[in-house]
Amino acid sequence: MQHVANVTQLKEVPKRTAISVENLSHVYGGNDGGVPALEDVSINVEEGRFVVIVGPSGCGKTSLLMMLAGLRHQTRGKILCAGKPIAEPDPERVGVVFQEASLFPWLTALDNVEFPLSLRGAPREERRQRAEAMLKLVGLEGFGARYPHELSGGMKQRVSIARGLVQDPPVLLMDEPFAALDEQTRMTMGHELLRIWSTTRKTVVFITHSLTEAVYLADEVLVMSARPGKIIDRIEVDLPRPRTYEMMATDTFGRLRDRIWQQIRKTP
Ligand SMILES: Nc1ncnc2c1ncn2[C@@H]1O[C@H](COP(=O)(O)OP(=O)(O)OP(=O)(O)O)[C@@H](O)[C@H]1O
Repeated sequence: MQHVANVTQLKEVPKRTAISVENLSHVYGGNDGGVPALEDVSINVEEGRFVVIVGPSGCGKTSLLMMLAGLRHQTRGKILCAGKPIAEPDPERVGVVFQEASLFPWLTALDNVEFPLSLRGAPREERRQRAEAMLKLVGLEGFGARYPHELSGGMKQRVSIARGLVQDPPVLLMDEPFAALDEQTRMTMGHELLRIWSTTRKTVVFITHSLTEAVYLADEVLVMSARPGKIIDRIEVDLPRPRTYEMMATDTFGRLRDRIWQQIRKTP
């Protein structure tokens, strides 16, 4: 009986909130006659969740992500990451991966990954070990001495993910990281990202325009309306993990993708 009670208690332990956004609004160029980009956005992301944000072009997805990263200031509202406000970039709390790999062309892959640790003044040996471990994690062991121009688009994005993870932040924000890749590479990278995520158990917030990618990756999809962006739907993706390519052909997958599309096309 005691045993059963303990199991019940364990199940009821609430998950901790990794990111909390409360009534966030943003107007570019000031409140008077400016461009309202976000309106009253509230989000709660539990630790370890993979949350995908979709919405029509220009609805404010990147603006929201930049605010979560502390790279842009909101007009109104509150953002907490692990219970503390985000006011400026903090790569130890939040890693960011952008659409373009934005690697330094004059640095090798290893040096690019090491770069955030150098900024922090970490000892050379620690930097090297950590960066090598990250390159291994993203499947680029043995490529550390290559320069960005010697790498394919998918490999550059892997380096970029390794760099986003090198300080071991609990949260990883990804803004259309695979949009510039061809479809096959994109599918492989999505699968690879899930492998990395299942190893590291980071909280991920991922922006995409691809509804298939959204359903394939997400625990939960947040749908935004046209500008000013609001959250108009939250869709729980209850497909089992690990995800497989075959799931894309199932009715459940199709229904989820269709529901997201119906929400997006409703927005003016
Ligand atoms: N620095 C800025 N100054 C003024 N307006 C801006 C600025 N950055 C973005 N905007 C406007 O804010 C709105 C939201 O832009 P944002 O880039 O966040 O949208 P998005 O959903 O990421 O777009 P996309 O899907 O096309 O990448 C757009 O109308 C855009 O023109």
